Amino acid sequence: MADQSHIRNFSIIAHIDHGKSTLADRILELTHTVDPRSMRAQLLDSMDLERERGITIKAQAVRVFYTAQDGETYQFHLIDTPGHVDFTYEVSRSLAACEGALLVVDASQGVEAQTVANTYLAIDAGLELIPTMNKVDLPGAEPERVGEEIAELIGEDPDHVRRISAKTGEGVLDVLEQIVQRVPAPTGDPEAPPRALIFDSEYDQYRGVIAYIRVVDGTFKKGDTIVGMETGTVAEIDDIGFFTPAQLPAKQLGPGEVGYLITGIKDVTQLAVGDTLTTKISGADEPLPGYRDVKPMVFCGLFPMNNDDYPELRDALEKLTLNDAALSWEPETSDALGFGFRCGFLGLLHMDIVRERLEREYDLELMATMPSVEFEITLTDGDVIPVHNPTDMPDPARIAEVREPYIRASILTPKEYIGQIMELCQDRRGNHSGMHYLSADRVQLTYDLPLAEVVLDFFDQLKTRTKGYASLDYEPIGLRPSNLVKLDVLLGGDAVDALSMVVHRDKAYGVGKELTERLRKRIPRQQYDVPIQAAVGAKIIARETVKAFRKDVTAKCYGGDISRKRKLLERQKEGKKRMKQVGRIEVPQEAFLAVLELADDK
Ligand SMILES: Nc1nc2c(ncn2[C@@H]2O[C@H](COP(=O)(O)OP(=O)(O)OP(=O)(O)O)[C@@H](O)[C@H]2O)c(=O)[nH]1
Repeated sequence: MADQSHIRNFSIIAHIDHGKSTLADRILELTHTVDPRSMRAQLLDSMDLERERGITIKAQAVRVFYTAQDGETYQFHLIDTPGHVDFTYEVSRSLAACEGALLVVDASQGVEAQTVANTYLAIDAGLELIPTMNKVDLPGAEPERVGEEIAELIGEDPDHVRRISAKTGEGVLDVLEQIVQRVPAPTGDPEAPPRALIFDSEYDQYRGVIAYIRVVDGTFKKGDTIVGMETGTVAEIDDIGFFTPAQLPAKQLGPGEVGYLITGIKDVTQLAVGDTLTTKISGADEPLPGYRDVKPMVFCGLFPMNNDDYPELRDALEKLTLNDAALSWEPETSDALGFGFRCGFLGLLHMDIVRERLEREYDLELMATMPSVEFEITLTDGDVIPVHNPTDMPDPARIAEVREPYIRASILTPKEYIGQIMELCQDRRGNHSGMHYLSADRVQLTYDLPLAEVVLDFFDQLKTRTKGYASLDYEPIGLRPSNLVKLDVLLGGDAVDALSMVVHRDKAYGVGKELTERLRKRIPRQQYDVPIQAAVGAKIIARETVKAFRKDVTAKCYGGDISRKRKLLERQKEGKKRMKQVGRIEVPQEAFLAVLELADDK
């Protein structure tokens, strides 16, 4: 067991692509943790999907020994954090396992939205920050400007910002020295009842759940019976040890140490991220602070293209849930699409990842409905119900009030795009709540926005309008009352449940008109005229007609400009030959996406 004065626990926090994984790789190499010959680029990103997308999803933790200039050898635990806004809670738990953080900012890009968000999380967690500017080798690096931005963000002298290149290794040893000198050593009580924070967990097919833990007080040994203080889980430790990065069993983990723990439990929700572990015998009474249930924010229906695949889809979801406590699902039946599942996700990226895994790893062809959020409705009889599927909206006559989730969005942008961004936010029913200059040229705009207006394509729109220069981060700020209505779509006089959506009353007319037009272009001609109508309650607000076949018709069924579509849409496009029989009408899968495209071309 290491002497705590020689332990340093730290994370690397950065905006996406600013070089976190590359820096982690360099640290492993410089400390001879991994043999350079066996060094795969970005060793810490283990999942294939992560590697392909170049983003970090799972936090990882690795033990590293570093012999400092003072001649002493220190035991570092490097905890990699996910960089995406969907995974804020995981980031916050990873940070809670540390005493310090390397703040990494790309010297050519500067401070971005997630730099700010993660910096605040690190400050909240009371961490010592070591500001570094990465990629100084790039010809486009602007160390002076970026140094000022970092200094402004954390209130430190720009001269204290370390300049490094994670690619060439320049400056990285200096950063390791900084860690030794500035990051405080852990100060857990070795004699106190044992307590450890679970800051991540993962499911292994053979070994069950692998919990990533940071021991705070006392010692955990193989064979101990442990208790999850929030979940009530009781289990025996089968194996405990360090990540080197491979699992290396140890006799015990003592105060300040970071590693893994395996119990044979098969369900990630039983060893939940944020929970405090203690021992059954002479255990602690008080859990560590900060536990939270993760709640899905974005929902969509997933239906197998082939109805016979329903059991496979259920099976696949069950397996994925073992590994992903944030994924929720329940069976859903749609008249139009058959049997499927209503799934809940942390955010859009999470949704995309789950879909991709289902299609790729489980070889399923899926149809996804439009993402939606969870509304809360007070009925006239006083009952309060959650609604996360537009088809479940009660009759308007029974509704007293509808509330929808809001987020506070923080957008960082060069100042020339302020106008465009304000226009976009206003169009999405946003309320301006603040503006702050980070430097002469870069501005942080704050808006309160309905989450529903953000889940579709807000991020893409933001990128398009700012030529990719703006970055976004957001946090939920609770529910607010809104004048929302359900918009139904009728094909041939019958409502098609999978096309229903919830919109603001003021937007219903415009959305209805646009939606019917788009559907008309996408539904092929049939033997008879097919009326397409949009309705709010019993009131028809828009109508188009798909004319019946005529001999000379060379109907162009699949119109529309897809150049700027999200990846999600493009993938679904591939399935445009997939047809669904809705009543008497053949509807291409593509038509179900018409709703998704609404927000474009504005
Ligand atoms: N020129 C140069 N390129 C770098 C440097 N550090 C990282 N890169 C490149 O920048 C890109 C992003 O680096 P990553 O390490 O994947 O970034 P990340 O922050 O881990 O990204 P996420 O995992 O998505 O959060 C990669 O193409 C790296 O090769 C550097 O010091 N110099």
